[in-house]
Amino acid sequence: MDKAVGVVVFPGTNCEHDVVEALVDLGVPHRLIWHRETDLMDLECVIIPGGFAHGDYLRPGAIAKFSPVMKAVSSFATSGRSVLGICNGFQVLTEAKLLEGALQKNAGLSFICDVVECEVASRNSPVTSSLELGEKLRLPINHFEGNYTCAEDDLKRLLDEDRIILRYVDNPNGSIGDIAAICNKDRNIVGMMPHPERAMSDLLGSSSGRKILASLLERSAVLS
Ligand SMILES: NC(=O)CC[C@H](N)C(=O)O
Repeated sequence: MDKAVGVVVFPGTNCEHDVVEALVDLGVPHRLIWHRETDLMDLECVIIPGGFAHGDYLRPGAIAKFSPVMKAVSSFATSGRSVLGICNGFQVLTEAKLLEGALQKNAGLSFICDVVECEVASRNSPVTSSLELGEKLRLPINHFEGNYTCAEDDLKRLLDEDRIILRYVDNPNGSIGDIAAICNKDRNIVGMMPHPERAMSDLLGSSSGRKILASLLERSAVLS
């Protein structure tokens, strides 16, 4: 299959079909990747969707980081191709140390299921390169552990290197610096708590997520 996007599935992942629906909507070929797979090199882009990988046991992503696919995700990213972790995918990427920081329990200790406003804090990422700086986005969130935190020097580095990609306008979960999405130093690994795949159409509340995914897929040359 040509230029496909991989969607990683761990036991307990539950948003893979939302991502697949979004990719189908965008007309992009995809392949589901079981967490035991170790070769992703036929793909152009990898998405780690939301859910509860390995039941979130110990803490979200703590077991998923040992799944065989994660070594492959790391090599895939080293090859320069893009990786997007959405919600639980972001949690997995921080646990795997592919992104710094951690997602801790929401301030207020409740599960939040809502649509929130975010703004583009940097255009220098695969998911925001076709958006405007400061552009407001309406995106669904759906998490208990979405409160991003990191060491002070990591936060300084994120700021200095322009690696904060999205910020919450009205911080719903206590995330440091209102952070909703970050990228790595090479700018090809992105973690975001909001769910772009659930914001694909104005008719269903918002099409902000469509812009994010379209930007990612254009960058990965699977969408022109
Ligand atoms: N939507 C998701 O990916 C959810 C969940 C996540 N594991 C949490 O509750 O923090």
